[in-house]
Amino acid sequence: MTLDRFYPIFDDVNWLTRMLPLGVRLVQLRIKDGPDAELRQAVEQALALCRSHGAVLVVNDHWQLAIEVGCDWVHLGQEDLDTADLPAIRRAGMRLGVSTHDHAELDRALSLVPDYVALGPVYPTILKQMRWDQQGLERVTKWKRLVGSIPLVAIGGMSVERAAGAFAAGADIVSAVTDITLHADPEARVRAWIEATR
Ligand SMILES: Cc1ncc(COP(=O)(O)OP(=O)(O)O)c(N)n1
Ligand SMILES: Cc1nc(C(=O)O)sc1CCOP(=O)(O)O
Ligand SMILES: [Mg+2]
Repeated sequence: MTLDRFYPIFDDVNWLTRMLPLGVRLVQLRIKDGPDAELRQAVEQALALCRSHGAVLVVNDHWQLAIEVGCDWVHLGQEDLDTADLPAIRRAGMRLGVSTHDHAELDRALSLVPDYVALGPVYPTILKQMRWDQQGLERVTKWKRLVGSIPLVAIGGMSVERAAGAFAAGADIVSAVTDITLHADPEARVRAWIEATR
């Protein structure tokens, strides 16, 4: 399966309702907290929306819920990996994306034979506090050499304007949050992303 090169991340299903009709084909639902029932409802709605638009849904963190709901993809960071039941994820037939920020994390990720590897933050991000400085485009190139044919996702401070540089450096996919969600016209921004990445 070839993943789309544009990979937006949203924290609410309403964003998916707005953006999927524009042609988004790969999207992550990243809800960091909230009541279990609301979370389940959000994942169920997101999956139904993505399937009706022919898009791939990646569920962040909540691997158990993703299995229960019948999702196809989950994204896990290094701390998530400490507690995730990877055999159960694989038995469920789910695909796995893994975050990496340094060589030790990349070695661990590669040992799991992930379906994509994410590297970040390529540029400074305002979404969350991180203990890593910006990785830079040279690091993207280094990562691509190390991951080989596994799709490489560039994340962190990415924008429409920065996407071409990340692709040229070796990223296969570019992921973004605030470049869209904080934009004055998020729909126009997503259209610009799609134009820049297809
Ligand atoms: C595509 C992508 N890359 C990285 C992350 C970050 O995952 P993680 O390190 O587990 O942090 P949280 O997003 O869970 O706060 C991601 N979600 N997606
Ligand atoms: C969720 C996330 N993970 C990162 C990592 O480096 O693992 S950077 C990041 C935030 C991305 O948001 P924005 O596009 O607004 O910078
Ligand atoms: Mg996580």
